[in-house]
Amino acid sequence: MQETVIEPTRIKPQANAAQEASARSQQTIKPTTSKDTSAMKSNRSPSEIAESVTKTVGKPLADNAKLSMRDVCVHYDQKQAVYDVNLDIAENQVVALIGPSGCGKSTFLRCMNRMNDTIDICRVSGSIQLDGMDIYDSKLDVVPLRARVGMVFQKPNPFPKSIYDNVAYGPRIHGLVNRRTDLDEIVESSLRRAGLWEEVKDRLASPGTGLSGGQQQRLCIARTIAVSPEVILMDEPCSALDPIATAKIEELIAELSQNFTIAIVTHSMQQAARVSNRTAYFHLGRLIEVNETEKVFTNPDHELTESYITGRFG
Ligand SMILES: Nc1ncnc2c1ncn2[C@@H]1O[C@H](COP(=O)(O)OP(=O)(O)OP(=O)(O)O)[C@@H](O)[C@H]1O
Repeated sequence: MQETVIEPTRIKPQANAAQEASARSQQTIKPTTSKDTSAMKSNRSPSEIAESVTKTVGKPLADNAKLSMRDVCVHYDQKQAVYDVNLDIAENQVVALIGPSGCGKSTFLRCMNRMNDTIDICRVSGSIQLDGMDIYDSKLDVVPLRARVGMVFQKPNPFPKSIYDNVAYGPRIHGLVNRRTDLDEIVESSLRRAGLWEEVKDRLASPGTGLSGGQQQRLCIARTIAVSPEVILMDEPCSALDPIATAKIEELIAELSQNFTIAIVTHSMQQAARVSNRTAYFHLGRLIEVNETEKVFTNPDHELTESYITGRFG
């Protein structure tokens, strides 16, 4: 019988986020378990167990929720991909969404800034509030919403423009600046916050697509933060990157979490453990468990979570 030990998970950065993140990036998960779930206590299959979860078992954080989601269901045509998910994300918190492939993590993430609107067959129901505002209100303009809730995708996707223009794009289209000097300032500060300034300051006119994969992803993060979002959604932001570029993005997430609320989808449990305060485990479209990251990885409440983090399936 094994024992679950996952070495120290993310503690909210207080003093030096970069140092802490760097220390965390050295940490590893040691998946072992003290609970016997090998026979799935109830003798039911994982899918039967997941289907029996009708409501989230997580604790709401209604007092300071930045994003508050209630009874969220998502269908693609007739097929349901997300079932009655309830989740609160507190301000300046990093929440990791984990779970086996196809369990609805990305679909749920995309609900948070209405990116699913771009998929014709996709229907979202339930309630999603940003600071108490219903983001699915039919009168709401999604363009400013997506500035408030920015998104970084799996594959870096810089525009076919210069490094400068990639970052300046958002402030320009949202009319955030009138003077070139103000725009220069935003471009520089965004690139600095994305940890890219020193590497690109002498070639701002070069194409963004000419950067390495890791640099391109940091450029995309700079582009996202240039419009001063409140929430950043990250959909497997490191899956196309090598370990060094991944470590840089993880350090960046720790820095960014001091000013932004972050939801990140990741397939890497080590990454979830390193970067997040809370972890939400999804299975077959259901949110099975959401809790402090350390608890999820050391003493999960649900047998499905434990089976997943100890590698029994996934
Ligand atoms: N555009 C789409 N059209 C139809 N079905 C979709 C679409 N996108 C996702 N789905 C389906 O919705 C379900 C959830 O998919 P989703 O991509 O959200 O899961 P995921 O947990 O993010 O998976 P992965 O970890 O593999 O990225 C899957 O069954 C998937 O096939």
